[in-house]
Amino acid sequence: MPNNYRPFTTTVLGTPRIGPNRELKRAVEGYWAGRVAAAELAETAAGLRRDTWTRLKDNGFDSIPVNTFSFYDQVLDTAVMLDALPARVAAIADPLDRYFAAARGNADVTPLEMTKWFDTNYHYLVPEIGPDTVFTLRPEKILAEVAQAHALGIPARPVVVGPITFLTLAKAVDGAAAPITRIDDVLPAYFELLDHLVDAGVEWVQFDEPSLVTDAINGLPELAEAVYGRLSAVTRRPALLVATYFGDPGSALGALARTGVEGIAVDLVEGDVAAVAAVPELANKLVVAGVVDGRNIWRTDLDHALGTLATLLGSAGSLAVSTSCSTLHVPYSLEPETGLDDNLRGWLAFADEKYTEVSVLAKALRDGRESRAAAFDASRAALATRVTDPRLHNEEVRSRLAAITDADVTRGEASTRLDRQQAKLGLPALPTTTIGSYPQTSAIRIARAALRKGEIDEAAYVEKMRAEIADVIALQEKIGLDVLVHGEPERNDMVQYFAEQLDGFVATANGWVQSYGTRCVRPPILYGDVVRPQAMTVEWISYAQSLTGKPVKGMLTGPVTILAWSFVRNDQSLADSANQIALAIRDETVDLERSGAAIIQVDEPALRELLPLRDADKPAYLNWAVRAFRLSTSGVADDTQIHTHLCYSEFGEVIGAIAALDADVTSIEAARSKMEVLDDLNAAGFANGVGPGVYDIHSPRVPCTAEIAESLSAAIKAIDPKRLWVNPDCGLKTRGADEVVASLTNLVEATQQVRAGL
Ligand SMILES: Nc1nc2c(c(=O)[nH]1)N[C@@H](CNc1ccc(C(=O)N[C@@H](CCC(=O)N[C@@H](CCC(=O)N[C@@H](CCC(=O)O)C(=O)O)C(=O)O)C(=O)O)cc1)CN2
Ligand code: MET
Ligand SMILES: [Zn+2]
Repeated sequence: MPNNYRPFTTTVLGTPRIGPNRELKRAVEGYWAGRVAAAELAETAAGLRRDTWTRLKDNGFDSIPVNTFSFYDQVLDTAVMLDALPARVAAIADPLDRYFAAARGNADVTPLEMTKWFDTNYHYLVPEIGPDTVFTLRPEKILAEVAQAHALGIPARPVVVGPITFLTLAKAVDGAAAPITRIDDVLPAYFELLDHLVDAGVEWVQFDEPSLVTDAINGLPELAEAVYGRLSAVTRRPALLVATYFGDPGSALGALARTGVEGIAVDLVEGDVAAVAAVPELANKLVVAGVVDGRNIWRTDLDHALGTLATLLGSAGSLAVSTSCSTLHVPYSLEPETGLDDNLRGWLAFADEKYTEVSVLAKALRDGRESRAAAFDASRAALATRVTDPRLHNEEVRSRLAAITDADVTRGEASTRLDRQQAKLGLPALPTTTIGSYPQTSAIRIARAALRKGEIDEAAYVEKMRAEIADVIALQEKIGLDVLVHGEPERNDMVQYFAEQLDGFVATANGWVQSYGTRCVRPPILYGDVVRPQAMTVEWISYAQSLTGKPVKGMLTGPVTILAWSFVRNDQSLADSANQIALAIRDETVDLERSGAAIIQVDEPALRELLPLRDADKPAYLNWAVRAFRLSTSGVADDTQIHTHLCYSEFGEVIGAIAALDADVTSIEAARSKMEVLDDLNAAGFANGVGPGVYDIHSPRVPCTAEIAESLSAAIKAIDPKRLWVNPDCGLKTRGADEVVASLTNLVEATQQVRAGL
């Protein structure tokens, strides 16, 4: 039992860390390039932490998360804390260089795998647990951040990924048993950490356990009770806060409450307050009530949130106001967003605005709503305009959707389609292609920034992008690829680009959110009904096609991915929003077809990402997601070839849905999983074209011809070569030009070798 702790009232579970103007991105990338020294990087990091903590303190927060800063990823940080990095990086002497090698690889070392953090667009690095992995506490980072915070007078609450979540997210390597079987081996390191934190003067520590809102493994509630029973039995320790978020912990909540932990954080945006109020064991706990949405950008309905808090007053021992999860997933501040109209601006809250909301709610809980009447009035007035704003209700779109029938989501018989398409396209066996983007060079980005600042005009910009397209077409012809792409130079991002052209979306000026490492995205905001005022891609694709006799793929992003990578309105179902986007994409495919495109790719890399965390909710999601994709792709004739592309995930659970998309050709990430996905596709009865990625594009490594030929030979064993395509794992936008030329040259050469043996 901790001998001395006080409950707190006002907090947040975590914060963004990339910097309000992406300072950390620039510093880390500068360090990698040798432009920034380690000491300068450390100074930038310390400054960002100090600014974040100070802001929270100024908002009256009486418990402030620390150790939520990271140079790359908090799961990787936890692996470092447990000394559980793979042996292949162990020889790298400098700790920072070792860390970055584990994160992104180098010429000699492949990095850890990267995958999605629950149902978000944030990616974490997957810890590898082998039979010989030994866990040893390395508390240096966490203690250093605590010391920095204490020196600044910050009431620091260190945050770590808890043992259950760490192990359920890790993967077994080299024949090891499932990582979760190592729980008894990992706990001593956590025990030792608790002891260090007492020495450091820490009052509360937060263990993040979002795995408790999933069905990742059987028996999670029982495991939680056993593990936190043991952790809370440690005699010398700070008070323990276990944070569940991204959903409802279900019976894990009661299980945690039966242990000796002092606090439990619950997500009351995703979860159900009545279920929390019904747990009697919470009567002696601090309940950290996540009533302000940590991962979406809508302004909080303060009346509703205060009502939720009031529901808990009778059942919780004490109550703190918080966000539902870390604000890592939202931009820093609305302040730079000067281009928004007043209505829209009034509906939004980014991280800074959320801190104000948390603080207002905590004070209203203490002193009564009247004590903060102005804030409540402002919230009410702003949200009232959402009900009446005509942009949220477009009758034309709504009646069009209401009239959709099964015929609108169904194409002709697949094998007939493929025959007609082949008659039109006349492709060789094992057609070679790429996924869409070519390197987004800094020249391209600088041109776009110059257009934005008015330094060049639209015509000059279009000229530059056309020159890029011409280069990319010429390059592909030279390398000898069969199906070409235009390279996507004109796109800042595969989702934002479309959102900027669709009514119902608004893009932000500076709303950067970390996607992985130093890579950021600016998720657009889907606030209204979606309308496509005009064709979005046809001119670029037609131009590219005019330069070559080979087919150029039309290139679109699918409705599920546009939805997944946007901040989405919360006043209607996701399915309704997906279908509205699907209609816009459908109209675009029809326009592309009319302009002469024979192949159109509709990317759905986020299909897996929105999969609900609870098994019971999965079938309904997959049903509407597949239907939205099919709505977007069923408007074209049978001899137009529809491709789709999927990446960044474990496909096992969605393999049936991938087959149900009924794309003519599916390119799918496969290199890192050694083509295993092909057997799964066969088992799901998938009989259309498939392009398993033959090399990993997330690493600067150039694959040699023999290696690609080997991947292809493996693929041919699983798939009839008549259906097989050859392509990389994903788009090439993050790669350098030289790597791309070398890799694709080898890809074409390997294909020629394998074709000769058919
Ligand atoms: N939304 C989304 N989510 C996704 C993916 C994706 O492609 N999009 N892919 C996966 C994640 N992979 C990703 C891969 C790359 C980047 C990426 O490269 N991001 C870029 C920003 C891309 C962008 O928006 N670029 C803009 C703005 C570029 C910019 O920073 N411009 C400078 C000025 C130009 C310069 O000096 O370079 C500025 O505004 O200050 C553009 O090209 O116009 C970055 O972090 O650097 C992000 C995610 C899964 N989730
Ligand atoms: C994250 S999937 C990327 C697909 C897109 N067409 C590209 O090549 O960049
Ligand atoms: Zn991809």
